[in-house]
Amino acid sequence: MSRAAIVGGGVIGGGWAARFALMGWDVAVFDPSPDAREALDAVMARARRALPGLYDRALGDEGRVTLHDDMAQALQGAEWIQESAPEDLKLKQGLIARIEEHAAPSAIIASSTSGFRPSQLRDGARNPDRIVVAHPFNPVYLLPLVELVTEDGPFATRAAEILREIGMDPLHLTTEIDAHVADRLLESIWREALWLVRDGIATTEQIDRAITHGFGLRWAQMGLFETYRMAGGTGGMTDFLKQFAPALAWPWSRLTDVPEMDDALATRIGALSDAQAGGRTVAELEETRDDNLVGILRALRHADWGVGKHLKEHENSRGAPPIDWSRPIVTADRVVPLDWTDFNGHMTESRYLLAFADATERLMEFIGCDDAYIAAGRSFFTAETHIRHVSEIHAGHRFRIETQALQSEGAKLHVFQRMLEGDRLLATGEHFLLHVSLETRRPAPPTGALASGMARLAEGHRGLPYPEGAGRAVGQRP
Ligand SMILES: NC(=O)C1=CN([C@@H]2O[C@H](COP(=O)(O)OP(=O)(O)OC[C@H]3O[C@@H](n4cnc5c(N)ncnc54)[C@H](O)[C@@H]3O)[C@@H](O)[C@H]2O)C=CC1
Ligand SMILES: C[N+](C)(C)CC(=O)CC(=O)[O-]
Repeated sequence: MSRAAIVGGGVIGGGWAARFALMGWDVAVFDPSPDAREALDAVMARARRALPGLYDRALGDEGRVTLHDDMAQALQGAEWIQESAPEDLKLKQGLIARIEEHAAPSAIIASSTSGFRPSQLRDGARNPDRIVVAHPFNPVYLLPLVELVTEDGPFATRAAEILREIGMDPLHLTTEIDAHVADRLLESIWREALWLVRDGIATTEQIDRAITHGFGLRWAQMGLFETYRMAGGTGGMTDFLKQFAPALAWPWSRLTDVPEMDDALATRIGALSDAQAGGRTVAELEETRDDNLVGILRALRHADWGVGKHLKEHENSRGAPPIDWSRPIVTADRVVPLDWTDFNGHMTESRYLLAFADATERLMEFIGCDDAYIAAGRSFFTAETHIRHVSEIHAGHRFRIETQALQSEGAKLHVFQRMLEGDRLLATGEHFLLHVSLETRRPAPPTGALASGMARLAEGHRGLPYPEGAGRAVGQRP
């Protein structure tokens, strides 16, 4: 079992702990604060609620998370050490010096610092090469981006591998700069926003709306440059620059100045922000944020785009169990995502069809009807579906689908699927699919690998008992 240590278990350290643990790593957290246990448990609970549902496959066993008040004990056996103490250079340098004393020689020492450069953190270090910046984004357990700031070399390669293993997307920067890249961008907009409040031009709510109802939506799926390329019309970036370059000389920004955060400004921002929160606690806001992020990330996953593509690639890199063709095939093993529940607090009706349809697609892939086969002009269309809802399931709960072929011959694929939580039957789905030519949109015989895949499935399932509940219709008399 791989092992990580986290030094400082607050908002960010807790997020790292949760991500490592949910990806199967044992995690030891060192934090001297008496409140550390409560804070860590709260982040773990939030992460357990949100992260597993991003994936269409179960993440597997969670690692063990332990909390320590002795640093040496926490660092024992750790291959990754994430320093996540408050943003104070002297404190971080002192901690890193202590970490170096106890860490295994091959361990990577990463800092979550939002703005310090690796050379500042390495000051006086014995083995500076292994000290890197790994700057994440809050909530660390949901957002994949991490700025990895360090020179090329074996530690950088290993660090990027580990970050990818836990589902992060390392943006490797070999040139160091205060506040790295992403925080530079954030800081510029943050400083501009502070001016707008200070000068009485906009409230905190208005500024946030300017982001969330407009360009914030764009930025989740395409960045600044790709977005502006389209803003240039068919002439692309060249035309965009022609039109908007003169504006750079106009007073459209106050970035060269920084407003002084005096008591009056701090109090005003505090009051506006309180009014904007409308009485919702930070924990309530965090829950809403996580629900929304899961929805957005899953939408991008469905579109196979940007960060959604990254999620899928991470899922695929984790491998899949081998298929036993002599039994009903496990075509889904996953948890109910947050956005699959309804006003009754359980998985909503339409998602059963989605889950069964996804499972059928997995079966199609297993037997040879994969992307390449479909691109060549043949596929399956579903002709009939019957779903029985047997018992309920809630968000975050793990379920699997077992798919049995009742017929797999010629153009006909007739399957019966059982959805289970452990041994408890949740639902059954029966589906009749026809293999078609995508050119004529009419039934056609399967070819090549799919023809043999269907035969293999038919052969494997021939001797299985006819499943209870198959062939049923809605039997209620009018
Ligand atoms: N909060 C944010 O949005 C982000 C913060 N960061 C960076 O992450 C780091 C941590 O920030 P947060 O988690 O927000 O702070 P935080 O205040 O929530 O957590 C810091 C934790 O460090 C602990 N701590 C204090 N002194 C310590 C010591 N000597 N040894 C071990 N633990 C100690 C505290 O008890 C606390 O639990 C900072 O460098 C920050 O710049 C990075 C990305 C985003
Ligand atoms: C405000 N901040 C500098 C701590 C922000 C970050 O470092 C990244 C984030 O999560 O916004």
